[in-house]
Amino acid sequence: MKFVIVGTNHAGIAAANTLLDNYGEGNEVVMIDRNTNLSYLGCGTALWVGRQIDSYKGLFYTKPEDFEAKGARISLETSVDRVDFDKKVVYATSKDGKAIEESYDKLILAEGSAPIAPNLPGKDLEGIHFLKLFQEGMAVDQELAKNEVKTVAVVGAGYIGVEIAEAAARRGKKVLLFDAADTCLASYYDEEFSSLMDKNLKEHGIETHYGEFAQEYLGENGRVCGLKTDKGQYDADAIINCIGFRPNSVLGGDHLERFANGAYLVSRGFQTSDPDVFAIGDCATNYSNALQATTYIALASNAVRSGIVGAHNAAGTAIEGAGVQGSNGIDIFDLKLVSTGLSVKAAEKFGVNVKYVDYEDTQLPGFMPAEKNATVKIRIVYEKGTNRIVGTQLASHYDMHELIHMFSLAIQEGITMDKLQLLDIFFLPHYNQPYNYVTMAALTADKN
Ligand SMILES: Cc1cc2nc3c(=O)[nH]c(=O)nc-3n(C[C@H](O)[C@H](O)[C@H](O)COP(=O)(O)OP(=O)(O)OC[C@H]3O[C@@H](n4cnc5c(N)ncnc54)[C@H](O)[C@@H]3O)c2cc1C
Ligand SMILES: NC(=O)c1ccc[n+]([C@@H]2O[C@H](COP(=O)([O-])OP(=O)(O)OC[C@H]3O[C@@H](n4cnc5c(N)ncnc54)[C@H](O)[C@@H]3O)[C@@H](O)[C@H]2O)c1
Repeated sequence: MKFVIVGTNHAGIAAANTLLDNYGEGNEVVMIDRNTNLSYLGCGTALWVGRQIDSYKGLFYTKPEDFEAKGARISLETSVDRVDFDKKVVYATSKDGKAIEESYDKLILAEGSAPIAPNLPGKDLEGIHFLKLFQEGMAVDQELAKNEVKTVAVVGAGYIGVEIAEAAARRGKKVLLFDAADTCLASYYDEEFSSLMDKNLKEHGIETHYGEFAQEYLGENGRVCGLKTDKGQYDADAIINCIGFRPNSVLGGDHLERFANGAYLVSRGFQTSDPDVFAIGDCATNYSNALQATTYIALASNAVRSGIVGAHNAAGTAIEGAGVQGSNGIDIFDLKLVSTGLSVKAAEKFGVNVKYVDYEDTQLPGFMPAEKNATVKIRIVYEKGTNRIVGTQLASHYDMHELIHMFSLAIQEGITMDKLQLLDIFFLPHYNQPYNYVTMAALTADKN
């Protein structure tokens, strides 16, 4: 069989490796991508722009030769222009303008996502940035290296916006952080948690502007010099837009069924409405175990797993994805927030009837050295009636992030609060308390 993979970043790479490692014998794998590089871990952009790591070099984890060594054909700087789904042919253009045709038996679309670009007056001014590709990270890094860039405006206080705001502050810039919502990280945390991050950002000199909508980029001699919102006008020497991604699901045209936001609608095996076409990563939907419904969550973690599952199914091994919880984490100026599943706000938005329990305690017993100890705040969200756990949020300066994986599994497996309250959690003063905050939250939760 001949497999053609369009898009060779995290999802496409996972699919290619799955095919080459398990079905390489007697099969052909063709990989196409329009970028000049592959496997760039965008999550590292803020780390190297903020000089928390000294180079971006380690942020690429593979290279074209690795796939050629396994027998694949890979073409970078090659853009797929269209797909003829009846003839099962992919049409592309190489970097030197050569027309390329690739027939396929099975097509895997890994077209990813693209930053949402506010179509505002002044959008073509110099000094306005997005943050998706490695090249865009480089451009922001060069911007922050300029002494004349003293004030940076970041539009969007989601994950990328908060991370790049920290990076710019670490580079000594004055940072204005804007968001339409009334807090940062509004899509992932309830107010009681996002407010901790807001306080942390302010304590590190970041000026937050919430409930403000960007209206115009202000410029002078072709270069951005400010931002106008519905609430005011602000000087800024550079602007970084981080207002979310939309699925990049162009090639499916009107042949493939879509989700509400345009992502390719796929089965639990990542098969599209065309049995010979699979879609994985940011261009496709996923299954939410918390919602028990189809959803869209653009994360590298989901991209990789969907690439593995989609490739097995494309090769004829019928397996279902485990579904996702949208587990995610962020670590800003040493404050750690992790979440999985639904916040109370998200549950209400999706019409899931929930209760929640909050608990706060130090990670370690009080007799342990204070510098090793810190308060942890936990919120467990569970469905009214069934007491099925549907979400958890944690915040602390203590590194408790691994705990969220347990809650991710609990949501995936439909674990209820009564199962959690007497769970065997070990006690060792180096790591936790005999009555730790998970047990205490579950014991004190109202389960009626
Ligand atoms: C700054 C930043 C930080 C992030 N941090 C995290 C994090 O900490 N944790 C996390 O889980 N996720 C994080 N993400 C999200 C994560 O990067 C994405 O979810 C992931 O990249 C999705 O992988 P993908 O392969 O589906 O899509 P993409 O990475 O978007 O790759 C799609 C590929 O398809 C190619 N392509 C598209 N159309 C065509 C075409 N017509 N012809 C040829 N090639 C095409 C593109 O060139 C691209 O290489 C971050 C993203 C950014 C931008
Ligand atoms: N640590 C991580 O897991 C991590 C890190 C970075 C990125 N990512 C993922 O990458 C993707 C993109 O991240 P992102 O930060 O761009 O998106 P996001 O959805 O996390 O945040 C976008 C933010 O922009 C705000 N916004 C939207 N329109 C606006 C407007 N017109 N004016 C002002 N604010 C506006 C939203 O309220 C939201 O807070 C997400 O799927 C995210 O989960 C994950």
